[in-house]
Amino acid sequence: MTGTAHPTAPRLWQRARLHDGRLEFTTPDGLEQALRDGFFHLDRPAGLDLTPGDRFARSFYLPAGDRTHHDPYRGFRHWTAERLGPHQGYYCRDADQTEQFFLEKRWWNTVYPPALAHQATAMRDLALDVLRAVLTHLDLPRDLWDEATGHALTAHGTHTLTFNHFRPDVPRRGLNIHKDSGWVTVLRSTEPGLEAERDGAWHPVDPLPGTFIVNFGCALEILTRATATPVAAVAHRVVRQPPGPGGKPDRFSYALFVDSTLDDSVSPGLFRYEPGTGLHLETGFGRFLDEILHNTYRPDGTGLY
Ligand SMILES: O=C(O)CCC(=O)C(=O)O
Ligand SMILES: [Fe+2]
Repeated sequence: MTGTAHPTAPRLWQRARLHDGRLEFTTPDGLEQALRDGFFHLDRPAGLDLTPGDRFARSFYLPAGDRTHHDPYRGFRHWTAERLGPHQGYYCRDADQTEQFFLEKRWWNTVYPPALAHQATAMRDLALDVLRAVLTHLDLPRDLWDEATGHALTAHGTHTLTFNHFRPDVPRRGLNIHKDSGWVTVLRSTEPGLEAERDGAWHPVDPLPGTFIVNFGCALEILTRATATPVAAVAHRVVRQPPGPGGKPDRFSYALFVDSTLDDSVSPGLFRYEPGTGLHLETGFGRFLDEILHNTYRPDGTGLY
């Protein structure tokens, strides 16, 4: 060996499929590795049609057509937080390349085209199946699941489908370093650019055809930190997207986020579980979410906690 620095080989991440409500990984220690990495690739279920989401991701920011050329997937900039409530609707970020569209499930049938509302529901059902399958493997009694997860598995949960359009003509970060706030995220992307932090270094997480990327978020990390089965929330970012050669479409992604309820009368917030003494409240969830979102999109700082 000469000691010359070799470019490190790309890391291989874990891959699983859901079968009868269980996660089946392609390697024997896949689950343990995925809990340490904070994410894994998940085979897309047959029959889950991504056409509406992919179309919305490429269109929501474009001006609406006129009466004769109406396209129901365009013209969404006027759906703003003033109309829809906190953290909802169209956002154009100043310090990042992203313009985004956030929508919680109570609005899906009103705002999204019907085929997209259908896809959002299918992605939410998949995300809840993944969360249930992960909880099965944790050091956490089943009778505490609902309380421990801020009722995320029920209709009280905050279930949001968010779109990212990366504007290549904006010379900024792609998407700042952050951890997703909640339990699990089911992410659709088709282009490289995502990077995950592991062992103090940034590693590419390139999309694998036929799969979603599932991220574990802060709520799961906080809950399990003191247990025999700690789960990492992955710190991740998207690198700046250069203007492509003529005709190359812009990078897009979209993600279904499963978060705790925001209703204080249903749950006071995020808990840590300690075997022996049970659940201990760590923080209210509304304030935690406000801070992580605020810090993610600031010009300086990061969306970590
Ligand atoms: O665009 C990506 O690949 C990641 C997006 C992301 O991290 C997010 O929306 O939270
Ligand atoms: Fe994220």
